[in-house]
This record gives sequence, C-alpha cells and structure tokens, in this order.
Amino acid sequence: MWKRATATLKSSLSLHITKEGSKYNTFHCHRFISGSPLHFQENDVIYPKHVDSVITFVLGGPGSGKGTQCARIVETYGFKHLSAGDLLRKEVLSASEYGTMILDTIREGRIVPSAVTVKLILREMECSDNHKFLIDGFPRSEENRIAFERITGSEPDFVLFFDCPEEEMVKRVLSRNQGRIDDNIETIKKRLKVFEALNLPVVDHYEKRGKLHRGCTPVGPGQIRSENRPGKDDNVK
Ligand SMILES: Nc1ncnc2c1ncn2[C@@H]1O[C@H](COP(=O)(O)OP(=O)(O)OP(=O)(O)O)[C@@H](O)[C@H]1O
Ligand SMILES: O=c1ccn([C@@H]2O[C@H](COP(=O)(O)O)[C@@H](O)[C@H]2O)c(=O)[nH]1
Ligand SMILES: [Mg+2]
Repeated sequence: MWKRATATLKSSLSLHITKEGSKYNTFHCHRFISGSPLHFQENDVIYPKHVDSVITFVLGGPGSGKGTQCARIVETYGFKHLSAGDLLRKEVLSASEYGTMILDTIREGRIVPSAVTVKLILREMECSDNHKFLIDGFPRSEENRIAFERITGSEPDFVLFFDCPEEEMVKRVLSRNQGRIDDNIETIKKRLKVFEALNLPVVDHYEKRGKLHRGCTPVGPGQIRSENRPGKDDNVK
C-alpha cells in the first residue's frame, strides 16, 4: 500500500501543473474569510485561495492509522495535514457557539453537520501557503462528500483508504492514551457502526470514480469478522 500511495503522491506533482487554468476558474465563487462565523448560504460556492491545490482525502476506520500515515506523508512529501477530527476538537476548546454540539456528537460517535466541518477545513486551507492537502477523516458520509464538492466546486484528486481488521482498530484505539472522549469501548462500537453504514459508501463512490487507493492490513486467524464485531447490533442514529 505504502509504495502505491507513494507513487500516487509523486504523480500529484504533474497533476499540480496540469490543473493550472482548469475548471476552477469558471466557477462563480467568493473568497472565504478566515474567522468568519460558521454559516453558509444555500448557493455558496467557496474555494481555497490556491486554485491549483492538490486535495487528497484520507479515509479508514477509527484507529486504522490515518493520522500516523499522514504524519509520514507530511515528512516525506510536504503535504499540509488537516485532520477533520482535530479541527473539531480544537473548535470545542475555543469559544465556538458549536462547541457543545460538536462535543456531544463526538461523544456519541455521530457525525457533525457538514456545513460546520467543511468550513473548518476551508478556513485552514485558506490560512495555509501549501498547495497540497491531506484531509484526514473526511468526508465521513455521502452528505459530507456532496457538501464539500458543492461548496468548493471541486472533487479530491486522490483518496487513500487504510483498511484494517476491526479487532486491530479496537485494540489500537483502546491503547491510544490520548485522553480522547471517544476512545472507550461504548463509543468505539458506535464509531464502527457509523463507519460501516456511512463512510464505506463514500469509499465505494470514489472507487467507482477511479480515485481510490486502497491499502489492506493482512487478515490473520484472530480477526473479528464484520458480523461478529462488538456493537454489530446497535442502531446507527
Ligand atoms: N501500523 C500500526 N501498527 C500498530 N499501531 C499503529 C499502527 N498505526 C497506528 N498505530 C497506533 O494506533 C493508534 C491509532 O492510530 P491513528 O491515531 O493514526 O489512527 P486514526 O485512523 O487517525 O484514528 P482516529 O480515526 O480514531 O483518529 C495510535 O496509538 C497509533 O500509534
Ligand atoms: O469529518 C468529520 C470528522 C470527525 N467527526 C467526528 O469526530 C470524531 C473523531 O474523528 P477522528 O477522525 O476519529 O479524529 C468522529 O467520530 C466524529 O464524531 C465528524 O463528525 N466529522
Ligand atoms: Mg486520527
């Protein structure tokens, strides 16, 4: 997987060049203003200041290693890493009007409304001088994906998907020790359920679009199969 991802990222350099003068220039847009309230109008189309940005979505279940691999990609290839989860946690710690709602949503393993998350991501893109972005843990759902594509008028160039056995994901999250409110077995069960129900359709979408680069963790005899995993009978809310 790593070799494939590497090749993908290397080829992003040429894509960076060919995107000059591309479709972006034809879109009606207005500049995103850093620090503005997290509201969008119905027909807003907003795009990052770099019209030639290379956007890579990084997907995978909870604890699959997205953040870990992003750090390595940043070191090697100089991408700007934007973790949607980290941006939401940062927003909770600020005096945001959405703080309580975001915290409750994370605690329940549910998904924060698209308008909020997309705006946080675009705010960071606007503040960065980088042209290459790794957007980690987003889009979480088809609704997220459609909102991002509508608001930016753009699709990602690449999508990396880190596949990992559920038993391994649970083990990693429970031993992460970063003090996250959602790193407990009850919330993990919900996050896995939400991942399967809402995130995998996004993975399928990008696979059909030919944008998906999938990495597989070898399946060993101890893997918990999907039908046996903890929380399988819980309802997704
Ligand atoms: N290949 C690996 N082998 C063993 N442990 C790993 C591996 N990759 C990451 N980890 C560890 O697993 C934990 C989860 O990794 P990481 O935070 O990168 O996952 P994530 O996909 O970003 O999770 P989340 O969606 O919950 O943010 C961390 O403690 C990390 O050090
Ligand atoms: O686009 C997103 C990303 C994250 N969330 C919420 O945050 C937690 C934690 O996300 P991590 O990527 O695991 O750090 C996630 O379970 C969601 O509740 C979100 O709503 N939208
Ligand atoms: Mg992470």
